[in-house]
Amino acid sequence: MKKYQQKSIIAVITGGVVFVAGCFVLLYFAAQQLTTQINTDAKYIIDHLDSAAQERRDILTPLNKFAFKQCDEATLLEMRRALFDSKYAIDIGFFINNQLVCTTGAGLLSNVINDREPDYIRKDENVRVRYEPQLYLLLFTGRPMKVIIVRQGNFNLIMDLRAFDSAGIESPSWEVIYKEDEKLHHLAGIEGLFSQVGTHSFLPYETGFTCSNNNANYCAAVHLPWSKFFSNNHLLLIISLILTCLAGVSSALLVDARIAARRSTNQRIKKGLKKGSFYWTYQPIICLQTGKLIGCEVLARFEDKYGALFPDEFIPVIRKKHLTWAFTEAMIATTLKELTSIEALPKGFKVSLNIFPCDVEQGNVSLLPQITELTDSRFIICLEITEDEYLDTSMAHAHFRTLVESGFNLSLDDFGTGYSNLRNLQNLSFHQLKIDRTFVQDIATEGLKASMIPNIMELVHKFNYTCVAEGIETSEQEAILKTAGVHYGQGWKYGKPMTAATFKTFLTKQNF
Ligand SMILES: Nc1nc2c(ncn2[C@@H]2O[C@H](COP(=O)(O)O[C@H]3[C@@H](O)[C@H](n4cnc5c(=O)[nH]c(N)nc54)O[C@@H]3COP(=O)(O)O)[C@@H](O)[C@H]2O)c(=O)[nH]1
Repeated sequence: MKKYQQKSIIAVITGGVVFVAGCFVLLYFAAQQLTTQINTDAKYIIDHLDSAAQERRDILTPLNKFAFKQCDEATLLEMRRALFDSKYAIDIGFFINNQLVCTTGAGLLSNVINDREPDYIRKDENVRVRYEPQLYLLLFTGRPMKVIIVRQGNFNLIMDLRAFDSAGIESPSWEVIYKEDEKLHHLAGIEGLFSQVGTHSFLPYETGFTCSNNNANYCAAVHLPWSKFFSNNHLLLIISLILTCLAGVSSALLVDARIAARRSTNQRIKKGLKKGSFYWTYQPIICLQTGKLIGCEVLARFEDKYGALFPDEFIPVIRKKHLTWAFTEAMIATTLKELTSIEALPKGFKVSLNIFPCDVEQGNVSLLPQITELTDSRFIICLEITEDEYLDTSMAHAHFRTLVESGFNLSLDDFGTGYSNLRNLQNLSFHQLKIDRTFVQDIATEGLKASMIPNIMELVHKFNYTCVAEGIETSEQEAILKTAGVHYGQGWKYGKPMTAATFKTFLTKQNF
């Protein structure tokens, strides 16, 4: 598969994953919103029910206290008065010996009516409740009404369920029930809905129920279908979907741009090696005991028409793209020419060059003794190699011996970080050990690494090494390292890595 196709697929997959994840998040919030709406609706209905129950108490308890013995004008007047401000009640009936004798709507009845059996009796208040889906009130005999009839003492109350129907809720279906042991008595709404809730008849999140705090036997079940919820909130949904799409598209574009940028960084580095975008800088190394300049470390820099890249960016690419040896050859050619031309640099000045451990493993270092710029140089060439597992082979050890025999100094770089095998100190025929700058930085905080410097120095003395501490920035660090017996120092305290021209000027202020 071609690289640009791979890139597009990764970008499309990322965009797709972000879009799908966004949809899940959207769905999650929609489900939360739906649940909240259902709970709000159920509570609204239960509040209605509680108000209706309170209204029944407010009307019938005082009426019963009158203890009327017959239905006359005074009885009817009190009944009508009680009904006047009601919200749910539409009619009150008066019973004598369990027979309805008069109602607020029809007045005194010519024929008394026997009371019917209730659906259930609320034992706590001795209230008898009956649901009537089609009651023909005495006042409106031609018009069936859906009502609840509640009997308390000698009075009953007809409560119109239309007050519930016009409830200000979003859920289109709901039911109010009274639970009596295992039996459910329908009171209002859609009959049977309550028993369906909790079965698999509905989609997740679209049903819910709540019970009254005043009487836990009164409960309301609510069903708000997703379709209705989405149609109620379609504008919000469309905006959220558009935003999710945008997030998907922008992450795809971002990934595409990142891949392109990374690829172009690789290409810049590859081209830069041929076109001379790399240049080398020189950082002074001084003798801690005398303060004199004894050498420098060669450090690479990169700059092309797109700007600079840092070693942390280009060194891994050089390694990954197997350009290490070409890079090292370019470094040697340029730096030896630059340094040799600086007359102020004396014979025996130590030039430290960084060598990639993989070039030791692959045997490229065996070519170094054939490079005349190195072997004929008036400088001591010190090869800095990071301690690495590549160095732990008999082949690597053989290469090191050859390099030493050819007159190179070897320095173990970044000592104390990453791979460490103390056996190497004895076997590697190295001259120098370089304490990593993290150990030096630790001095200020008196950290664990700083406390290990004396132990490192013990090893240095035991194996007859010289020692360089890198990353010295302060006089305090310098003093402690000097006391610990560290031979050489490198760091911003003495000078940052500088170009050949700046280094030349720097040298005019130094004594060797
Ligand atoms: N094989 C090669 N490796 C190279 C070459 N050029 C650089 N490198 C390696 O890249 C790593 C990062 O190098 P750089 O960003 O240049 O950092 C070096 C110094 O600038 C930095 N330094 C020196 N003094 C101080 C200081 O006082 N404070 C501070 N915060 N930083 C300081 O330390 C780095 C020294 O690196 P080293 O001694 O090699 O460990 C780095 O690993 C380089 O090796 C190259 O041409 N070839």
